[in-house]
Amino acid sequence: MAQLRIALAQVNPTVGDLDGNADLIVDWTRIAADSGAHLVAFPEMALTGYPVEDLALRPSFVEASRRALTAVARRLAEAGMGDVPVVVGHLDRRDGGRRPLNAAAWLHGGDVLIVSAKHHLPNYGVFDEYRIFERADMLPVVRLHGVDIATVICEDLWQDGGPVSVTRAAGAGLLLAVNASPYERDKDDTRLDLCARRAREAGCTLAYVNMVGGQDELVFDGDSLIVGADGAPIARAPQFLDHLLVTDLDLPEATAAEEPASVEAPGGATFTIERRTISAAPLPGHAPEPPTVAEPLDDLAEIYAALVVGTRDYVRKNGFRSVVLGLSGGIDSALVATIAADAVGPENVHAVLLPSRYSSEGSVSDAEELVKRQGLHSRIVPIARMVEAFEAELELHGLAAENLQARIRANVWMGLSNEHGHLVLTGGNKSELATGYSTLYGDSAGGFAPIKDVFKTTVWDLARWRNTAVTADLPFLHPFAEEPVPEAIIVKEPSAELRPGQRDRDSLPEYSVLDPVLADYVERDMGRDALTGAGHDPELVDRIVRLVDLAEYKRRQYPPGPKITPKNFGRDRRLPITNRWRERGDVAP
Ligand SMILES: Nc1ncnc2c1ncn2[C@@H]1O[C@H](COP(=O)(O)OP(=O)(O)OC[C@H]2O[C@@H]([n+]3cccc(C(=O)O)c3)[C@H](O)[C@@H]2O)[C@@H](O)[C@H]1O
Ligand SMILES: Nc1ncnc2c1ncn2[C@@H]1O[C@H](COP(=O)(O)OP(=O)(O)OP(=O)(O)O)[C@@H](O)[C@H]1O
Ligand SMILES: NC(=O)CC[C@H](N)C(=O)O
Repeated sequence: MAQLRIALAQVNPTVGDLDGNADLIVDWTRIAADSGAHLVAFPEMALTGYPVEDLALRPSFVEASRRALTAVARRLAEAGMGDVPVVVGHLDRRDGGRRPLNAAAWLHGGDVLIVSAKHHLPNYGVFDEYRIFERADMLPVVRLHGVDIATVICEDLWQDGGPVSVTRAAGAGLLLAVNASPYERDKDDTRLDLCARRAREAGCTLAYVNMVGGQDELVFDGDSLIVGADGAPIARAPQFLDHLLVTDLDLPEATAAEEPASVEAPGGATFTIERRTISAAPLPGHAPEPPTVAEPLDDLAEIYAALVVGTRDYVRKNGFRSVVLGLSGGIDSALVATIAADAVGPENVHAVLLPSRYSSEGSVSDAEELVKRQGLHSRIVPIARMVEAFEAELELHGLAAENLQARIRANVWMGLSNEHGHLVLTGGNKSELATGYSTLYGDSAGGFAPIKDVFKTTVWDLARWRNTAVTADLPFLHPFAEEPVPEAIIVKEPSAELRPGQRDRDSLPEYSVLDPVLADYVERDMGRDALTGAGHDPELVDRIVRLVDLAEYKRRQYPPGPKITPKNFGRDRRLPITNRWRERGDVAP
């Protein structure tokens, strides 16, 4: 057995920032080298950021990634770290290849030692990798201090018949997987089970390094981990934090010489096994340190963390320092304000209170109480006179007049955004987006929508959770002196306050009834028969399905926001806007 100290660098790259990401790789390799690591691994496409989407189709970007890779290898050596092998994901191409490769390279001694690429290209949900990448059929096996280490890339763990299935035959003593696996509810448990199963299949220890941070609608939660050959957890990194997971592993020394050269996987693909040996100085004997095993966050904590990290990184990576939002005294904007305060600091959150002639008294006083508790900037801009001035020139009635108020509010926060450079946060939740319960170019306007993938019932749960969260355990939360969301906001009846006495439940079913139907229809794609078969009231199903179907055009125009469910309104769910299909009962299969 050989004892290797492995460092998994759970880092937060930015898509397209090759220089910044290269610095990240050099900086974290320095920390890993200082901690005595024999091998450092970075996530899938850490050098380019992930996902690069159609940037991959631009030859100039592919070439820049290739140049950046060789430059990083050289920089590491020049900085005295050439003897520490580094595994890093990047964008590459094969000579004469039709499309680029989602690749991973071993860097050592100032050079690129070997480049492999992903075999299984995910093409479902938020992923589109068939569109941009070419698949590869090679498993790299690198001998380091006598241990054969195989590397695979993300989806290759999730599908059968890929390089993982030939890892045992290749005689690997460690399987290293580099990943960019976006967060969704409960995925941490799925990944742990998957890694355990694949470690048993490969017959060796498996080290899994994941990305952290937000990229448009995706949030990467880290949660890097190591499991033994029996699938038992050995080490685990905290979720949603930049982290270097350094672990001492006892690994079997290789016995096989150079065989086999290729292996047929179940399912028919043949993988060539490409081997390299790193001649490294004898292992420095350091006393093994106990592994770090972080506790996964509970459900509400991880959802909230995903919303904060997604919002923080969207704001920061797009060059904003501050945000503006309409604060109505309702629960949605209260939760968005709180997420924003956690994400960018209360001193960078600008709340605008925009009472109209129909606003309740609590609308302003509850919003003011939240502003005080959280230390936000705020101003009151009454809209009644603006509405009157508009109506003096253009007479509007009923719904048109109601929506005018929402649109005038949107003009105010877009004006403040233009004037002061704040990003506008939009407050709609998933129940509203599903049913179209928002005004186009009104409350649905803005730049980023932190809770667009959160059902209304979960909005309340999150507000309650945040009020009792122990911020000392969660470093991404702001330490408010008081509960940040006033109880009066949590318990009040939801209302758009666009006409006297308006309540959400005059237009929509109670959220406790609505949300389970929406989850089944939107997230599980159940048709009408399946929905009624699952026990939902047929009349209610018809009403809700109709609302959802008719609101597709609104969702297409909605700002992006962090995905936290298996199916978000965004890249996960792509439906035609122009669409005459309506769910009806008794349709033969
Ligand atoms: N297929 C299509 N493709 C493109 N555009 C399409 C379209 N169908 C309609 N449209 C356009 O959309 C317009 C209708 O949409 P829109 O103007 O939004 O108006 P609409 O959906 O009719 O009304 C907004 C609803 O949301 C409620 N709301 C508003 C604001 C806040 C809240 C809250 O929860 O607090 C609730 C409000 O009470 C009302 O029930 C049409 O006049 C037309 O211009
Ligand atoms: N009086 C107001 N002042 C400032 N912003 C407002 C006002 N009324 C509505 N808005 C904006 O429009 C958005 C939509 O209103 P909506 O009523 O759906 O949300 P909410 O008031 O936050 O929550 P709830 O739906 O629980 O009442 C709000 O989140 C807020 O950004
Ligand atoms: N980058 C990838 O290949 C991600 C796909 C994988 N199924 C995941 O979500 O973890």
